[in-house]
Amino acid sequence: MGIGIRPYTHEPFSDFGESRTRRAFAEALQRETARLGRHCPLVIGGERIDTSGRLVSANPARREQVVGTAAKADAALADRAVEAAASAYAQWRHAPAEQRADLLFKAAALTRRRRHEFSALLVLETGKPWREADADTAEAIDFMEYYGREALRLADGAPVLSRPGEINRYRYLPLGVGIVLPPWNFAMAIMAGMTMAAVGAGNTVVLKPASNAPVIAARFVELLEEAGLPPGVVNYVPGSGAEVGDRLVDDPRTRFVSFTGSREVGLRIFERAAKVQPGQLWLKRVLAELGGKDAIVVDRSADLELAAQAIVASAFGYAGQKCSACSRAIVVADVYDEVLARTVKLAQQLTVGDPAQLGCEMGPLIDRAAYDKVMDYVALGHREGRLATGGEGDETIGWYAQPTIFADVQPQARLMQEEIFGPVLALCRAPDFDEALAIANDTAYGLTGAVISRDRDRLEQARREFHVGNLYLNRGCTGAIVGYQPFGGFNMSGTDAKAGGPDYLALFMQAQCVTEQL
Ligand SMILES: NC(=O)c1ccc[n+]([C@@H]2O[C@H](COP(=O)([O-])OP(=O)(O)OC[C@H]3O[C@@H](n4cnc5c(N)ncnc54)[C@H](O)[C@@H]3O)[C@@H](O)[C@H]2O)c1
Ligand SMILES: N[C@@H](CCC=O)C(=O)O
Repeated sequence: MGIGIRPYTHEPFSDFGESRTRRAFAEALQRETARLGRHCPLVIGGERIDTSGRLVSANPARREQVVGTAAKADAALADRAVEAAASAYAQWRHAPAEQRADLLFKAAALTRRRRHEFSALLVLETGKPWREADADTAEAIDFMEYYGREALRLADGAPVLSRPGEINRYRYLPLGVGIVLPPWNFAMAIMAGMTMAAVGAGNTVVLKPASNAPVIAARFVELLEEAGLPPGVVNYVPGSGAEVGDRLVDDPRTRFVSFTGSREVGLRIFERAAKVQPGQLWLKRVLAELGGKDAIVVDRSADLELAAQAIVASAFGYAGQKCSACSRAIVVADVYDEVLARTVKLAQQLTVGDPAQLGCEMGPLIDRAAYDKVMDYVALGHREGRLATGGEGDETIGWYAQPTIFADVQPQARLMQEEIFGPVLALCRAPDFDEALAIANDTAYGLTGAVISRDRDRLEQARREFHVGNLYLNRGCTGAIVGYQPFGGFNMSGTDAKAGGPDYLALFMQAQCVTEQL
């Protein structure tokens, strides 16, 4: 570790119990509201470029309110962005680890200083309640602090053996030009984390932000410039997935693609990137972190109130719009009715409304497509289960859906198999704990899962048999913290890159072994 760099610890969350913090956040919201409607041009090679096409980013809580617009790139501008990234790579690849790490630390410090500004923008652009928005910004800071330290740790390579008469050295080199494709649901944390991991490892990137959250990404690129980012190292190119996304992924100059998003788009990218294009010199590396169908399993020995709290927080936090969200609760028969009753009671106590209000515990869905999808699953739920609470939507002002629970859903029902990405929870009765674990494992995904039990044998069995990338015992299944719970899933949940963990940065590097004969 470099001199003067203190060990990593995660960023504390803001305490909204303090009146000063509440006031500061409310003022930040007012300032961001006054800035609504701003336009974000592309940033290619440090140059601002406007286009005639527009992405309109609307507040999901007030569908008529335009948060901002972003210029929309076309194929020619996508090509130009890759060119700019390739040109910047000629220098950035040689930037010493200290320089790269310093950029990340500086960007983290600037984000910390402007923390409520970014969180307020997240409230407006992505409909996050205060606490969730604050955690999103804190996680972005964490990613930069953590990856900066990782860049320094990997700077000296790794030890290898040398026999008499030879010296072996093993070091990590960057990959080249990468395409960064983040989702909208952690529009600050995941966008910044994916971008800065790639950059911290010595690569240059084209960042195509999610079309629902281009404004926060533009603000972050401005902050990077303030932190000293050289032109062309991060190129900001909003645009359509089908046109610009495919073009960037297919470009033979692309060395890697870092994608976080849906299984459908991830598989498309995985397949396209596997095709070697004319003139391409390498096999592209793809990091694809995809969806989940995450379950909380409740054992008969469980603290039932803890179980209900964990289920409700994990199912309805950010309206279920987390890859880690609990969308299945699998409860052993002995305690099923009690867990259902407690879970319904807690869900009915949630305050649903405009996330700009401090008291809001659950805000809207991100857009019309998400709203329609959730309402379709609610209709399906009536056929596949018994409605226990919720089930109504209201799209008059924003894209609101009630916290919804369907009871008595069968393991093979679509409600138990497909990612909904909304506040819809399926409860399933299992005859015993063995069967509950088998049901939990029986989907195409394997991202997060939790077990609530007081029985040590059951917890140990879950460690052995619950096949998920992030397993939680006696707590909910959301809320991984950078550096503490490296995050990523198995099976169709993706390539298990483990963001925020000790193996992540090396995925943006290639290892070289140099042997000198003496
Ligand atoms: N595993 C994880 O760590 C993780 C984290 C957050 C979200 N997710 C998943 O993300 C999904 C929600 O996010 P989303 O709706 O933004 O996902 P999405 O797949 O629709 O989009 C993800 C990104 O890919 C871009 N894109 C779309 N089509 C493309 C194409 N053809 N080529 C290249 N890029 C393209 C989008 O613009 C966006 O930036 C959920 O499935 C959720 O589970 C996973
Ligand atoms: N890392 C987040 C989920 C990210 C996906 O949406 C969590 O642990 O809840």
